[in-house]
Amino acid sequence: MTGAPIALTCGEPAGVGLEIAEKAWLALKDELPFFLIADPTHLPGTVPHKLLQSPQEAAKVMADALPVLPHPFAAARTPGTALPENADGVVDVIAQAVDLAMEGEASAICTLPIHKKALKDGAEFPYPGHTEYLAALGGVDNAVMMLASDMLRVVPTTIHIPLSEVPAALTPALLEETLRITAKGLQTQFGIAVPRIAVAGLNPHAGEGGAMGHEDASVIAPVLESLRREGFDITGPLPADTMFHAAARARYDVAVCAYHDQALIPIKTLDFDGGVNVTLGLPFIRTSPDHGTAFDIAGTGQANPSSTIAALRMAAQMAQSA
Ligand SMILES: NC(=O)C1=CN([C@@H]2O[C@H](COP(=O)(O)OP(=O)(O)OC[C@H]3O[C@@H](n4cnc5c(N)ncnc54)[C@H](O)[C@@H]3O)[C@@H](O)[C@H]2O)C=CC1
Ligand SMILES: NCC(=O)COP(=O)(O)O
Repeated sequence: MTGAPIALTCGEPAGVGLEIAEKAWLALKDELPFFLIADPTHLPGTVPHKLLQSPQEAAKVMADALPVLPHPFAAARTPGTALPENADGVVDVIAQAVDLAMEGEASAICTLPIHKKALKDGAEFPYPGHTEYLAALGGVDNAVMMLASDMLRVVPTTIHIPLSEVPAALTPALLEETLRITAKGLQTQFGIAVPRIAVAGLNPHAGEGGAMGHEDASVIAPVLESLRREGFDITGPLPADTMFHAAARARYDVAVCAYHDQALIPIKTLDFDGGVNVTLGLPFIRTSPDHGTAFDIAGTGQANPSSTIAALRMAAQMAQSA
């Protein structure tokens, strides 16, 4: 095991994240070094853990115990119920991981799920999710959310906004920037020299020539045309309902979609256990499992760690090729 370890943030302690961190350690202890940033008193204790003074100690601890960089929280862990007192701790742990990644003490960050509303209520967290917070911490205007698995990669152009706001938010500038960041991310972080990008339309049947909406022709198509002239390999706007079956998926490396559910429903349906959320356009590597806090099963030991294991492996792979 070589190189700096990956920083795994605890996320919402009332969710399944800490249970999954322990299971991920069991699966990966002989494969890749990572350390969990968390309040040690929150740990379920299904595996041994060892407290670190600094991330460099993670590699030598890894084989015998889950390495934990302690970050005290205000209150205890209450599985299934987020406590507002712990919201600041959740936010601070993410910032700490980013600092470590920016300083080279962590090779990447992998984030366990946060509960967005709990952070809004408890810490007045002004961001809709990690993606936007990490962009701010990384000093970039925009970061792109991509969910990736062996079966499919998807990017939602607009992310956590109400559906009613999507048409106005889907501007040519946002779409163009999303496509540029996506193409660059696939080139530099996934080794795809000329990524084949399929772009979904916004409306049914991609607007059907204006019979079912105008944005496909008036907003999306001109951006694609202009990027094609620059040499981008882009198809679309495509009817979203027919672009995710197996034969269609074989024709592209990534599907860029208009809104959250258009992108995330297909990948979570195809590969909920293997999907990884990766943020493109940041000055550090960030991955995450594709699922949320799963309060309904928190504390029961039922949480499946596969997506987090895949996210840690993807982060390690990206760090190795960086
Ligand atoms: N990266 C992040 O921080 C993410 C955070 N969230 C947040 O999580 C919270 C809950 O979101 P939901 O929509 O309920 O989605 P969810 O993914 O937490 O749960 C949806 C369903 O999947 C199940 N599930 C989720 N992860 C599982 C696992 N590892 N093993 C077995 N079953 C699992 C749950 O038990 C539940 O039935 C929200 O606040 C949401 O914003 C959601 C997605 C990603
Ligand atoms: N639905 C995906 C999701 O909520 C992940 O968001 P983020 O916290 O990674 O920005």
